[in-house]
Amino acid sequence: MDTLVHQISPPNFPKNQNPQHHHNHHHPSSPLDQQQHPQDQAGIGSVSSLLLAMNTNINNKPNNNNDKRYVPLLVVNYLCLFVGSVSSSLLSKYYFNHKGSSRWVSTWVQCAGFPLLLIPIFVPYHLLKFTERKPFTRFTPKITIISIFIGFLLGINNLLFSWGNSYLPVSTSSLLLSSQLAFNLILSVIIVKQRITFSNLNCVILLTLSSVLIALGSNNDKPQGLTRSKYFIGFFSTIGAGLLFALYLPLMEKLFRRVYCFEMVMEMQLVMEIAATVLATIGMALDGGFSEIRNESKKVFDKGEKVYWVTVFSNVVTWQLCFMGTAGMVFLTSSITGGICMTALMGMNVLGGVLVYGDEFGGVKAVSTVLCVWGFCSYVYGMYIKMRDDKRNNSSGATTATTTMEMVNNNDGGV
Ligand SMILES: Nc1nc2[nH]cnc2c(=O)[nH]1
Repeated sequence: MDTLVHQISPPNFPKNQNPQHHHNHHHPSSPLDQQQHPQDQAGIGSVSSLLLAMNTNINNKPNNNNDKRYVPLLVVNYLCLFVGSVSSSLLSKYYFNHKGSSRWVSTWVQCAGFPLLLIPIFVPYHLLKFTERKPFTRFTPKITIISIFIGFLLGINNLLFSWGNSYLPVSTSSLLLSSQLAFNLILSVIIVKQRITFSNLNCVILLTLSSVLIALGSNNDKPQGLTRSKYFIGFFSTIGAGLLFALYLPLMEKLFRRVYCFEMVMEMQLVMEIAATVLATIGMALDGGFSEIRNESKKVFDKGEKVYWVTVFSNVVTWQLCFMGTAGMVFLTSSITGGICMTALMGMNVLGGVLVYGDEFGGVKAVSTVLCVWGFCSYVYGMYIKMRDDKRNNSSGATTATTTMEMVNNNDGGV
């Protein structure tokens, strides 16, 4: 434990610790060894260890200030994910409803908002003085290269996702994407040794059933000019996007084990989104995407050019909130919890469509919403129960790191 804490203690978490001291003890690759740590055999995930470390200052003394930052960060992150997911879904729908149809716009808006990440990177240090760590401290070339690689994966995912959505009826693409969470669980088991528990399996099954129902109840209209070959392109693009996204989350979890503070997660996110934007921009330039956008804004979009650009730029912001929230959730909890939180918002997106666009709310959508709420609430309840039990068990033992430790032990929702 002592070594582990020294390896991954976040110098910016406790304000009262000495970052210099920390530097001397850091071994960038060592967090990856956490899987062999005895804590894991005891069923405590390595993200747990990370958060345990967050809760313990450099002298390995309890530091109650640390968990004070964990919960607000988790809440703010989830709010970003919530607002980002619901509003990006509504704005994308607005774009398509008013004759927007460019695949390149849909791809580009998902990543081009990367400059917004400069806010969580620079504001805590320069304006709020929350942290003594200068942005990009110990951002090694290896971390940069891995982030660029994951960013390219994300860029390809965005492209496949937009390709699939543009070729297939909404019902078919949603149906195919409903497999994403199950893939996420399987790949988390393989890549980060996530334990399958009753709680996370139950939640994945319920949320998958819920998204299958959403898909069955959604629009079956074929996009114009859908030929057999386009159908197959759309089909395999969507399956590929689902698989890539399911791979992206545990890969990020693995990468984040090299990370000792939230700001660093945002820095990696910035590098990833820049890489994804470079990819999207090159593709766009080669495929005539820029003239397509100009044409669409002037002649095709039926609300006029001004509204077009407002829609596109608002969508850029909301997608960034969504991906930033997802990355933050993966760091603060685990990839499967991040995936669950993201998928559970699909129910919210359906309700958003009903409230904002007056979509009908039939029996299928009602059952789907119930399954979604049930799955998500039982997962959160599972985390709560385990947290309570652990608190009881621990109360006679260690005096350090109580609150965070319990949350941490439960980040996989195991019951
Ligand atoms: N594959 C995939 N890509 C996305 N991009 C934004 N949301 C998603 C999603 O749910 N799946």
